[in-house]
Amino acid sequence: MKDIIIATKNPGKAKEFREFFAKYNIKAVSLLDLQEEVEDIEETGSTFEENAALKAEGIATKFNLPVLADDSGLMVDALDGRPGIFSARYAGESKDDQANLEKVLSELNDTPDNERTARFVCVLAIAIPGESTIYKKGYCEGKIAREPKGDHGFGYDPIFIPASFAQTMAELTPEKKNEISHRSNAIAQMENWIKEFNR
Ligand SMILES: O=P(O)(O)OP(=O)(O)OP(=O)(O)OC[C@H]1O[C@@H](n2cnc3c(O)ncnc32)[C@H](O)[C@@H]1O
Ligand SMILES: [Mg+2]
Repeated sequence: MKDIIIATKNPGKAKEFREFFAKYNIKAVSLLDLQEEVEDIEETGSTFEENAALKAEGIATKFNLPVLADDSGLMVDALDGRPGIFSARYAGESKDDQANLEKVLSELNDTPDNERTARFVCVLAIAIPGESTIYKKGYCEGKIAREPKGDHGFGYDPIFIPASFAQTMAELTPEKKNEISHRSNAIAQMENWIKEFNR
């Protein structure tokens, strides 16, 4: 079984990548699984692509190995696309999922149901030492609920109702989320790359 390094410290993402890659018989190793403490990479870019590349290329250079990074977030139409690239720190540096989703809910207090449309975005960057970085982008369309529900998933899942569902993403089973999510969408576009990697 081959290993791939995922340049993330988010345990929710790490779990989803483990599940996706297990199907290809690849072990997804996150920065949380390494013995040594890896310094945080500052996400100073102004797009998901730039931030994903900063993470993937930073870690690929450090280990001289292929590395996959994920930069993702929630874009709410009524908030002009916020929290967007600032999703992880929307309510402050502590990266508190509960505080972040409560901030979105309170900003949408006066927004009627038909104007609560939103989408999750996931950009994957694959950095291979000496090669140019590859990008894949996935979306998941939906709308913002009135209150948080469900305990699966992570981040904004308890307030995000995917299109054609009545429950929030956090009420769906992890298997169901992995069928429809922005992340699975982006990974599906990586299939050819994964097959090459696995050779
Ligand atoms: O940078 P890394 O170490 O990967 O971890 P992070 O949590 O900081 O990740 P991002 O910078 O990409 O920020 C993405 C934020 O968007 C949210 N998010 C991304 N994917 C999500 C998902 O599948 N479900 C719910 N929220 C999600 C979540 O709150 C994340 O903290
Ligand atoms: Mg981050």
